[in-house]
Amino acid sequence: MSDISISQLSKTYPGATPVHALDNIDLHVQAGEFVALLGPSGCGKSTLLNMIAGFESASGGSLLVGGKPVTRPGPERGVVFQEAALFPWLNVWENVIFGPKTAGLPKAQYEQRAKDMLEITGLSAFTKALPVQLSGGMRQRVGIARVLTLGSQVLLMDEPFGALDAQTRLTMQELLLSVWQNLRTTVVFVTHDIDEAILLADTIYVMSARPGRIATRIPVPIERPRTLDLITGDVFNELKRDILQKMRH
Ligand SMILES: Nc1ncnc2c1ncn2[C@@H]1O[C@H](COP(=O)(O)OP(=O)(O)OP(=O)(O)O)[C@@H](O)[C@H]1O
Repeated sequence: MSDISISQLSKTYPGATPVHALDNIDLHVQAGEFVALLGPSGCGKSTLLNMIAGFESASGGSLLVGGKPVTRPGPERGVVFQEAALFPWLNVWENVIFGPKTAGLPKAQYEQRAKDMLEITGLSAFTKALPVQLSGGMRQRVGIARVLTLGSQVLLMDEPFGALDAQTRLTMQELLLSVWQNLRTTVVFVTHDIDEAILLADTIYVMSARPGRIATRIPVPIERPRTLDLITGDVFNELKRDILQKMRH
């Protein structure tokens, strides 16, 4: 398990009109912690996630994962986007083992792990299905199973349930809670949705825009294991009111 240590990180996208997307970000995510990045559109949530993933480089500051500077993408940092980018011509099993197989890892090891991850994501009966035969929620499950099979130390999720209908979204949140409860991977989860952030995270970082900054850090004082029932509870509502107020300022 890896921690993430970010100090004075900034990002300006170059161009005719440069965009100062992130300014002086300080953030420490402990190994095994579940962190949500919450904020309005354009505040730099995806930029920050993409920098941790190694897709974008920093304009200043430092970014360490497991004590090492991030210079490029790597299998120890698995990314799940809003749409799982599955290979349409490969079935679920082939999609899930594609990464470790291509990397030349020992077959016995990744096949067992793939089986386990398909089991905990509820996909064991669908290993032969092609992506086109699956619902959006199931395709996202494949995306999650694939990253977990890689054995990533850090899971980076950019609005992974943003394109799903409300009911499927709740099911997926429950699934992620139970998967995380088992594996305790370090997670950075980007969302617009306050309910989702409270339900899932240990700590919420609210970001503000232009340039993107961490406006406030909010620990979530709700015990685990968590279930969807807590969405209607008093502690939840109080915290939600508090976050809404902070976001308005
Ligand atoms: N490749 C890029 N080139 C130039 N500007 C960019 C690029 N990517 C993002 N931006 C700009 O950087 C700022 C932050 O964008 P980013 O996508 O990180 O925000 P976000 O909080 O994830 O937004 P959303 O919630 O809408 O996805 C925005 O002003 C955006 O237009």
